[in-house]
Amino acid sequence: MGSGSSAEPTLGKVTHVVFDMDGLLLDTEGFYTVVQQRLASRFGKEFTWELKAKMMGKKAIEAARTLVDELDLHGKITPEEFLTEREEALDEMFPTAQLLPGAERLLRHLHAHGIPVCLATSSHLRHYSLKTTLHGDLFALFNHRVTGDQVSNGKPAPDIFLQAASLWQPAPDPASCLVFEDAPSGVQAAKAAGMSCIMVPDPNLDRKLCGGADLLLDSLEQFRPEQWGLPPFPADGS
Ligand SMILES: O=P(O)(O)OC[C@H](O)CO
Ligand SMILES: [Mg+2]
Repeated sequence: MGSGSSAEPTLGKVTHVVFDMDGLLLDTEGFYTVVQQRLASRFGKEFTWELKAKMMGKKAIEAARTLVDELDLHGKITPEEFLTEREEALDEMFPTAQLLPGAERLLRHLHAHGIPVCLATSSHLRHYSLKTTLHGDLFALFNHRVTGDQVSNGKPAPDIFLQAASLWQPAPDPASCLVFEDAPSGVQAAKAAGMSCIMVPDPNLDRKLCGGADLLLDSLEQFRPEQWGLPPFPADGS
C-alpha cells in the first residue's frame, strides 16, 4: 500500500473515477452514528465503532440487519422497524449535510479536465436527494450516478461499481477505474470489481480494517492526481 508522500512513484494509470458519497464526499456518517447510538441506548446497548464499521457503506436494509444481529435485538425490533424509527431524525439531518475537505476541489478539477466521473452510493435515491440539498451544482458534475436501490447486491459485492462503469459509453475496463471510498465494505466492493481503490477512512475507524485499499489517505486534500496518470492540480493550489 502506498502512503501518498511526495516521493511516491506513479501508483497506477486510470482514466475514469468513481466516487462513494457518504463519509467520502459528504459528512453524513455522523448523522447515522448519532441516531443509532440513541436507538441502541434505548435497548440498553452500546453502538460502537466496531459495529459502525460493519454497517457503513452497506445498503440500508443490510446495515439494519447487521445492527439487529450484532446487538442481539431479535424479538425487540426488526430491521425494517429500525429503518422506520431512524427515518424521521435522518430526514431532518440530511438536508444540512456538508462537504468533506477536498471534495469540491477534486471534483471540479477532474470535471474541468474532462475526466469522466460518476457516483456510486449505497444510499437510496430519496436519501441521495436529501443529502445533496445544498450541493446540487457540484453533484450535477457527475456523468451519472448509481444509488443503492438500483442494485440487488450492495457493497461489499462489486455490482454497484461494475454497474457504474457500464454506464459510460464506451465502458472502461474496470482496471482503468479509480474508486474513492471511506468504508471497508466499499473497498472490498471496489477491489472485487477489479478497480483501483483509494480509501479515506474516518479517523475513528480501526486501521486494521483499512488494509485492502491501494492507497490510504487521511483526507481527499492529500490526493495527488498525477500519481494515477491524471492531470495534476494547478501549482498555485487553486
Ligand atoms: O457510503 P455510501 O455513499 O455508499 O452510503 C452508505 C450508507 O448510506 C451509509 O453508510
Ligand atoms: Mg461511504
